[in-house]
Amino acid sequence: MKLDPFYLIVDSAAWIERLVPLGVKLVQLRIKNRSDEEIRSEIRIAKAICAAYHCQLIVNDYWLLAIEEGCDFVHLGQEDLAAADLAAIRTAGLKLGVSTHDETELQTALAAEPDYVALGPIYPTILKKMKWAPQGLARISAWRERGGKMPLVAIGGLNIERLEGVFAHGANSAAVVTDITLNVDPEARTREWIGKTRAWR
Ligand SMILES: Cc1ncc(COP(=O)(O)OP(=O)(O)O)c(N)n1
Ligand SMILES: Cc1nc(C(=O)O)sc1CCOP(=O)(O)O
Ligand SMILES: [Mg+2]
Repeated sequence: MKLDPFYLIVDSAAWIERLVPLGVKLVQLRIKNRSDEEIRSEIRIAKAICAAYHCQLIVNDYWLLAIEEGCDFVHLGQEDLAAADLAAIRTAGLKLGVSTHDETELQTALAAEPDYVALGPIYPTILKKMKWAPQGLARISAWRERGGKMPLVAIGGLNIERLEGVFAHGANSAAVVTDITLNVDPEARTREWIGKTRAWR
């Protein structure tokens, strides 16, 4: 499976409606602290927009809602994975991405036979408090060796200026939140990301 090198992560269907039509081909809906019914509604809207623009939608955390809403890709962290019904996810035909932050988590992730592994935070992130120090670029190369051909997503503190480094060290895709959503011009920054990642598409 080939992942688009530009992996946008946003917290609402409204962001998806705003940015996906610009040419984004891989987007994660990552919503926290909302009711299941609100999240279901957001998934439904996001799915329709992504279908219209041929963009791969990945639902974060809410694997059961993703199954119920007919989505085809979920992202789970380690705690999410431990609580999830992996067999149900697979039986429903969904693809799976898994977060990793250390060697033990990588082993757990690989044992689940995911469709990609994410490594983070590569650089410091302001989005969420994390208990792991920044991994640095060399760690991407280590994960590439350990994971073989497994698609590898780099995440955490990424911006346009850091892309060369993450791809040169073996990442297949670069995930981003705040470099776009907190930018003064998110649309322009999205276009920059699409252009800058073209070489790895
Ligand atoms: C592509 C990607 N990588 C890592 C994460 C983080 O997942 P998780 O550790 O479950 O933390 P939350 O995002 O759920 O707070 C991700 N969402 N996407
Ligand atoms: C959601 C998330 N997960 C991470 C991990 O390391 O697992 S880092 C991260 C935040 C990414 O946001 P930004 O691009 O703004 O740094
Ligand atoms: Mg999670």
